[in-house]
Amino acid sequence: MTEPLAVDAVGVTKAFGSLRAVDDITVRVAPGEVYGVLGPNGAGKTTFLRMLFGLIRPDAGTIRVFGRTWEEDGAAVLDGVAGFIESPKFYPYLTGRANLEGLALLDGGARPGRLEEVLAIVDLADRADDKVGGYSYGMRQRLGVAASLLRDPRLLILDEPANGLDPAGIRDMRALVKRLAGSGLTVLLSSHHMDEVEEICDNVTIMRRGSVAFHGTIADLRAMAPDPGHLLATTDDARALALAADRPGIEVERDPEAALVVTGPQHEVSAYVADLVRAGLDLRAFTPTRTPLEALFFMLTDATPDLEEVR
Ligand SMILES: Nc1ncnc2c1ncn2[C@@H]1O[C@H](COP(=O)(O)OP(=O)(O)OP(=O)(O)O)[C@@H](O)[C@H]1O
Repeated sequence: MTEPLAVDAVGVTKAFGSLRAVDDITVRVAPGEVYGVLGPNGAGKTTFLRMLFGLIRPDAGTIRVFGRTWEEDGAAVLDGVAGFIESPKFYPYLTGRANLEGLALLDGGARPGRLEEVLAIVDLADRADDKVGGYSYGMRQRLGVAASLLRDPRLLILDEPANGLDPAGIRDMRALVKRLAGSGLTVLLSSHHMDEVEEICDNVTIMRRGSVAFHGTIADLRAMAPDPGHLLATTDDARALALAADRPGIEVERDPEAALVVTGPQHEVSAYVADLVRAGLDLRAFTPTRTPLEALFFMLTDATPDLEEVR
């Protein structure tokens, strides 16, 4: 018998009043894969994950988790499933270890040695006896993952695990998810940042106002991505703009903040930069605006990027 899909959600819809927070989405996650549900704020990611956990019920569609449904199997649907919605909560005046011990107790106990194992997996073994109140936000997120791992899940569901983390925290979380995936765990995570998922996910669903805007592999997504863009500032931007007329393969536009934005295939952009140097212009800035995948994400979701964020 073939192993059932970790998640087989078909035609799932959930409305709050007249708002269709999740509108007829289908998400299928194979065992062992890392799957990303992406979308800007309000796209419906959390609502979808809450339905997987049975916290709310869909108005239409079916959700199977390892072949089980809420209708047929009740809470047994969650056997082998763990994770968190939004940020995990802990007692700040207790140590990381004491928090985990308490949670394990509430959950019927963890197998011997599991607590030490999960602390090591999330890289908190040497901080386990410090109070959680002194943990960074990233450490709390990792402790949340440790708490989820106590039950030896087969499927881990994480709602925006990297949200609010600084770049080092994001890197640590990404490395952790990679380690978990390497151990054979199925991971379903949500995010509103392309760069958080592009290195770790096998497949992604991009949501836009409740619906699916894209579904497929990261490679499929890359194939659709536009050319990279660069911010350019020179000693004579007007001249730089005029010189662009000789390079039809690229587009050069004025940016509202006085610099120029150059878009086009990398080799054409390099050739244009060489033209500028030959013409005696000095480059004052030449920086990527956003990665092609991020640009595609904004196009697909109609989200307006925070310009400070992408620079
Ligand atoms: N319980 C609720 N009652 C009414 N509206 C809700 C409820 N839960 C979510 N919504 C609305 O549904 C839409 C989708 O919200 P959801 O939290 O699922 O989005 P999200 O993609 O997870 O966004 P975020 O990244 O901001 O968490 C939003 O417009 C939200 O205001």
